[in-house]
Amino acid sequence: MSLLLDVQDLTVRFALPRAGLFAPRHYLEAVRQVSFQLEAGKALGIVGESGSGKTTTAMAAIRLTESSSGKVLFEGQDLLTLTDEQMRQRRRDVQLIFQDPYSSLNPRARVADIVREPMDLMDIGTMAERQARVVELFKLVGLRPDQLNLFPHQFSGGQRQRISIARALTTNPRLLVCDEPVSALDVAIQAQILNLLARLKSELGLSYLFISHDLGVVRHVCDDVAVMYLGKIVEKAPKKALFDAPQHPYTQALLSAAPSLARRKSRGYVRPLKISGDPPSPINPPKGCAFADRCPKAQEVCRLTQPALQAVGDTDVACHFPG
Ligand SMILES: Nc1ncnc2c1ncn2[C@@H]1O[C@H](COP(=O)(O)OP(=O)(O)OP(=O)(O)O)[C@@H](O)[C@H]1O
Repeated sequence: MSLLLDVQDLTVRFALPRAGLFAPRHYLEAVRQVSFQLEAGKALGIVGESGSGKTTTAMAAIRLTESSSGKVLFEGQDLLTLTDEQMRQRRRDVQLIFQDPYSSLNPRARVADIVREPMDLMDIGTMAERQARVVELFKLVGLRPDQLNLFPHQFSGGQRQRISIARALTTNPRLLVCDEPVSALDVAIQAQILNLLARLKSELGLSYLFISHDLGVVRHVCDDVAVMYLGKIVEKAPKKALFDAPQHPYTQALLSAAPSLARRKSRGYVRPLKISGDPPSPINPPKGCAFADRCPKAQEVCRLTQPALQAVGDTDVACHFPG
């Protein structure tokens, strides 16, 4: 397996508007020293509560959000040091699928033009080649070529997400960033789109950075999972290790909030933890573990010292008392 993406110590700080002309400038740390690796042909799920920094991490990793520090090696080349022109060349290797297929497609354009647009913008192939590719991709994602002259509103939500996927594939990307790609869809349709993404991954050798707040969805598509809390990865593991033996109390709480039937029946099943309260503010993150105030295991050391990621079997976990 070859390494596609190697993100090292990525940090994103947003400058907040000043309260007054002479007021001090405050920063919000949306992503704090995040590191992860993604192998070619694999899918990494990024999960966590709203505001934990999932989207900002993925956007910074493909340089659509400016990062404050860190490295993003894409096939060994640091994206953060590329010139705009070099980055433009790289753009075709990375595409995005968004949550809402209703608003991400231009309502006034025919879907053939919508799907073809990335090739037009990047000047890929002749017009005849682009049109042939659109037909090919339309079939690949399970749509009929006779629908190509319709407008987005003439399709269902699931079909619109198929159109977004076809559009994303036009440039032959190696990495797809999927930001909550099925959250806006009915459950039955969600399964169809997840199956399509899983099939495309194996047929085309695609890699996914897959953002979701829904562990069930991540379980369906991903090989590895990173759990984020207040801008940091608190646990990172192969899917099986994460679901079978979560090490961080936050991951345990997330999983117990939505246990599968098999997990309920398993011998090691413990009563669901309830996560009370809210995460701390990302404007002044706490000195120690950000989860300490909500953690049933927290002790003094947790409030004083930030736990570093440490290996427990196949899992990396940032907790003073893992397991
Ligand atoms: N442009 C911005 N300026 C200031 N703060 C921002 C900006 N974008 C995001 N944030 C803040 O950064 C933090 C992380 O946001 P982000 O959208 O990455 O989280 P998320 O886990 O993807 O959440 P959600 O699931 O709600 O999309 C949040 O506190 C958010 O308010």
